[in-house]
Amino acid sequence: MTVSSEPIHIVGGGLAGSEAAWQIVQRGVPVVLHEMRGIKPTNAHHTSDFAELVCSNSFRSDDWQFNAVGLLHEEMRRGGSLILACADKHQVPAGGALAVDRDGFSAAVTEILSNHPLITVVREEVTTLADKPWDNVIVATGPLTSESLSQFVLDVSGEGQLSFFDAIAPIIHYDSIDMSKAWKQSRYDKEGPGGDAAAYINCPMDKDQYEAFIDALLAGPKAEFKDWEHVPYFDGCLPIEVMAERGRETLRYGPMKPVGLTNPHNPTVKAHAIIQLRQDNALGTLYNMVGFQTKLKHGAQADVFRMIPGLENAQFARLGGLHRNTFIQSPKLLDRQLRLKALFPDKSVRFAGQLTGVEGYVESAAIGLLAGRFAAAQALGTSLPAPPESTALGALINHITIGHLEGGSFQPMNINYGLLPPLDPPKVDEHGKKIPLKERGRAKKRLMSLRALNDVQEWLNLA
Ligand SMILES: Cc1cc2nc3c(=O)[nH]c(=O)nc-3n(C[C@H](O)[C@H](O)[C@H](O)COP(=O)(O)OP(=O)(O)OC[C@H]3O[C@@H](n4cnc5c(N)ncnc54)[C@H](O)[C@@H]3O)c2cc1C
Repeated sequence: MTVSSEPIHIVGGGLAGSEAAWQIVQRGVPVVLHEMRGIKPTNAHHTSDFAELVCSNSFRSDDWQFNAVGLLHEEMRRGGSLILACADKHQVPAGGALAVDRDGFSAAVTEILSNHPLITVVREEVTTLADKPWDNVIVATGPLTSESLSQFVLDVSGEGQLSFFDAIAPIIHYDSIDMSKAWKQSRYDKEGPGGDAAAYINCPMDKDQYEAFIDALLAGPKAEFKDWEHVPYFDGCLPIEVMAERGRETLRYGPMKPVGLTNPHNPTVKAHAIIQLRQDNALGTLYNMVGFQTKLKHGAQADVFRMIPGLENAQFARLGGLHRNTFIQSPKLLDRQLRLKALFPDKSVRFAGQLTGVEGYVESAAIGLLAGRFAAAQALGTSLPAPPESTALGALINHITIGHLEGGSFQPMNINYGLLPPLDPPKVDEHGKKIPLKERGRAKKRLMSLRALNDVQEWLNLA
């Protein structure tokens, strides 16, 4: 491979684009950063600063030992992340979370990138890559990618549509489901393509439980859409509350229908309603609630869904929601270097940020860090493998490239421990002291975090 002295072009100066630019120039490779704000606004940003936080000012938990996003923070800090460095510098008190003064944070990112001798900032809307002679590009235009560029991506990817609208159902950690109440079985014991006739987890409800659940669903606070998020509902992905509003029995004839299933814990009693959960990742550590897309506010979701027998102690890897989004079908379209397969090897067009199907500020910046390092390695004539799947960074790449189930629908997700290969919960601590049963789940997270930090260091030493 030849060493290129050409700059790497980055389209979009958000969380991902800013981090990618920083990682590239740290390796001595020049960058041209194209950002349309200043010329053309989006519906959510208010400034023309780089890395503007469009909503909350929180980067969520900063606890690397017991929280997956805290672990991702730590891995990124060790990788010299600009986003984390500016967040640390502009931190505001927020308990165990890393929250920032949003203006100070974005101003700091903007100042550093704008004044860097290897970075040229161009304020423009990039509408296509077809007429550009660039051979090393990162597209990091986010959930609000401008329409003309979306159209270009549609054209080159050959996909029928970019997913502009999320209707997402909650995802639950398998090991928090009470299998003494739930059971595995497919409806009518129908075998799937892999020959598995017990692909779903089923949670039964009696009549009283169902009625109480419907009451809670109807009474729960719902998120309101902003005007620009106005989207029509399609009957195939109606929020469950909207279905419940159409009639108290609607859910029993829809996603909660109790037919073709027998509860082995209570075989002679027919359930009044049944909630099904479907395996969500290849590791089998996460399950999604089938047909349970919802616009219940996040705080209310845990309370309402824990009314379901078997889910009383459910831990949610992702809560449900409905919002406008733009993301590509990364598992089909990208390789593990985050390159668009359709254009490679003529051009290296990488994608980064929320557009790849990760969710959240930190995750978007993390994919920017990876795309930046991959692109820089290419420009320098070297190669860099993806980080190991045991790290939070590697788990994110896995999620967007190979980690989902064949044929399943690919949906954006925050980082969580369910995306990392599991470990058995430890029975004793490092001093040989027995760990009480109820603390073993926490101890397992710490072990997974320690493993991740060890493995990420080995990977960081490569670049
Ligand atoms: C309304 C809303 C609220 C959100 N709230 C949160 C939250 O509270 N917490 C959280 O963790 N995540 C939140 N997210 C999700 C997500 O984490 C953020 O959107 C995050 O900013 C994504 O980072 P990004 O770099 O992929 O995209 P962005 O940060 O949006 O950056 C993309 C950049 O590309 C630019 N751009 C777009 N098209 C073009 C073009 N054609 N040419 C040149 N430039 C272009 C945009 O102006 C923008 O600066 C929210 C998303 C939305 C839409």
